[in-house]
Amino acid sequence: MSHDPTAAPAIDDVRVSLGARSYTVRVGRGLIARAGAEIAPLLRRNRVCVITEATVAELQLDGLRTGLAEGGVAMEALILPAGEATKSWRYLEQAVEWLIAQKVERGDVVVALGGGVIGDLVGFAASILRRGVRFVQIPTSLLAQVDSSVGGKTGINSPLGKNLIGAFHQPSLVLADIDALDTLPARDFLAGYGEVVKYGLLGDAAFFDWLDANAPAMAAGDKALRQEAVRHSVRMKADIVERDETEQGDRALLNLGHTFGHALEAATGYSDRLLHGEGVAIGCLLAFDLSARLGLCSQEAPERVAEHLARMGMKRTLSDIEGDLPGRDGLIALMGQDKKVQDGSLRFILVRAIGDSFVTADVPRAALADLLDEALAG
Ligand SMILES: O=C(O)C(=O)C[C@@H](O)[C@H](O)[C@H](O)COP(=O)(O)O
Repeated sequence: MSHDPTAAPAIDDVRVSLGARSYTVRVGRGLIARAGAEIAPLLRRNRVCVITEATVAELQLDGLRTGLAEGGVAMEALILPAGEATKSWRYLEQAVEWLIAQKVERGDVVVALGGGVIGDLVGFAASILRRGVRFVQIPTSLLAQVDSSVGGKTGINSPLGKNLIGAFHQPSLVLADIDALDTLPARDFLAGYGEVVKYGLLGDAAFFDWLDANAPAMAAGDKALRQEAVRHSVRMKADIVERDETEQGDRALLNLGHTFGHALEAATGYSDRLLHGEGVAIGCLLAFDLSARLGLCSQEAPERVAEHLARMGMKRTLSDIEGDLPGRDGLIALMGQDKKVQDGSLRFILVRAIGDSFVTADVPRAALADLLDEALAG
């Protein structure tokens, strides 16, 4: 078969099958440039309201406007500040009031253009506006493409904990444009990679091996590898979400590393000291260390994870976080706000091996305390 070098690269479609709430995640290059053609079939009238943040607006908003216009779709845009602090009551109110002022109707579609902060905030705004309007996710960060844009968890943070206010509200379409990753600073790419490697760690040892071999080239910019990593991650997430949309059971596995990670994000004030994906990577390694400490997995497993994170140049220990952290009891208190807490007991995602995770409440406090004491001592 002859190969046409000018042909557009293929788009991978991952279907998330949830009955009436099913949708497609399109993964590939050039999706923002043809957003109008992609979104138009969802519209009753040829207009969308886009919410984004300042950094992404500078890089992607003109391209989206042109891409929408080429498909005959007009847009209005609201630009919020960049950063995790935007996932708050204040900006939720601003977003919802702006959508109301724009006279967004129940039949309209709202577009979230940005990373996880924007996707979570806008999805939540869409879920409560007129008791629910449809929304499209256009994730521009690696983290949002592989994780937060898929599965319908939307929400904002409380000063007492991460994502404590929110709703399950599935998007109607996700456009994961691999070209958008070109503009990501290296730190943000690696933070997003924390969520990619999580999939291998929680349920797919072969994917972890593939990442071990290919992730350095992927981080260096190989687009085919990036597309394959995003496609595979989204497929894994879709499989879990299809089994357990509202986290009554298996979906909690996607929370590997998050019990620790969310506590660390709260401890660092949701600031630039620690990005979400960095907290997840550190949290995954702590979960592996705890599992080894409890005799659930071999000591080689956390060692292999630590080596991989180190080779990728990622933060992996508490000493990689700048500034002071609360002590062990402070961190355990922050973990007490985790949404997996049941009957007052913390529940953790632990592992039997790389690619074999499970949910348990059976973690003696002394083991947790020893782990954190050691981790805090560096
Ligand atoms: O989609 C899920 O389910 C996840 O747990 C994925 C996580 O990576 C993501 O960060 C999620 O937003 C965390 O959810 P939370 O319920 O622990 O706030």
